Amino acid sequence: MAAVPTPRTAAGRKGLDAIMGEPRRAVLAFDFDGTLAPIVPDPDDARAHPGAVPALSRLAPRLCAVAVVTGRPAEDAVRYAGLAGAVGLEHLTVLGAYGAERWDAATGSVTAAPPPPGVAAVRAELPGLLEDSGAPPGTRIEDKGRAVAVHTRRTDDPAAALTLLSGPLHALAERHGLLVEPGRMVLELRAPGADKGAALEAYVREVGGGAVLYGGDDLGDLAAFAAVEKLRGEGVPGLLVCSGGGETGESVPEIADRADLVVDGPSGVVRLLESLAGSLGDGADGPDTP
Ligand SMILES: O=P(O)(O)OC[C@H]1O[C@H](O[C@H]2O[C@H](CO)[C@@H](O)[C@H](O)[C@H]2O)[C@H](O)[C@@H](O)[C@@H]1O
Repeated sequence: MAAVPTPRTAAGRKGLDAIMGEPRRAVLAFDFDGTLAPIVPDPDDARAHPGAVPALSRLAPRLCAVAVVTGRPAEDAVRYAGLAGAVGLEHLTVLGAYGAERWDAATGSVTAAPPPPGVAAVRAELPGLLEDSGAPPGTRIEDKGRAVAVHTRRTDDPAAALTLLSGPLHALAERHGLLVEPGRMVLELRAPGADKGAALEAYVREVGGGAVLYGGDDLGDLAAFAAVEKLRGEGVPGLLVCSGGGETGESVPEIADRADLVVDGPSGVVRLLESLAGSLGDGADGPDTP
């Protein structure tokens, strides 16, 4: 059994000690794309790493709660990760669309905030705007229902395409009361009022978590990192995990620099989960059994 890696910060070591010491008080939450799922060229092709759900299934019965916190629509994350009906994950929650949507395994249903105004207008104007802006071949629109994203990963120069489109997309978002959420080779136009930090903080409080681990890879996860830091300030130990590099070789420095522990992409996240599951034990003879 692989040893659980040691966080590089004192706060992270305290967070990990709290999780290992009292797992039934611990909340583990993870981003989806780039963290539980490898980054792939087409967003529709994203799937959880084959080891991710089995590892979460082993861990979850030992914990207070497990959640996925994602910019994806909640239903997409459930489908792409294969979460519905997963053994051991009967109480898992997916906080989707940056917290505007929620899926609970216990009910199998989604609750969602009202659809944001402005998205329909952006959806209608976007193809013309991309053409007028000289968007290169390979630029892709992802319709997320309550948001619209523009991906450049499949263009010849994804970073240059993002730079080219950034100004026009910001102007379009502003005209319709939306914000631009930047990510890995993507700019998403979505409604303000939700973020992963508020979603995670509310969830930890709701389930009465006494320690928290959050794993993420992208700028949208910074708000969740800030929520863990806020909870730490209130005496709830926390561990911040960056899913870095990995299969794409990409790392988001803002996340890597702020994390207590950097692992090697979704494969590294799975190895971390497996080491935690191995250390906590799978059965009634585990370390936290009275
Ligand atoms: O919050 P997340 O679960 O990490 O979702 C963030 C965005 O992820 C997706 O885009 C990213 O993954 C794609 C598939 O691997 C990749 O092609 C793209 O370059 C990445 O930016 C998703 O398409 C977005 O809608 C999510 O908001």
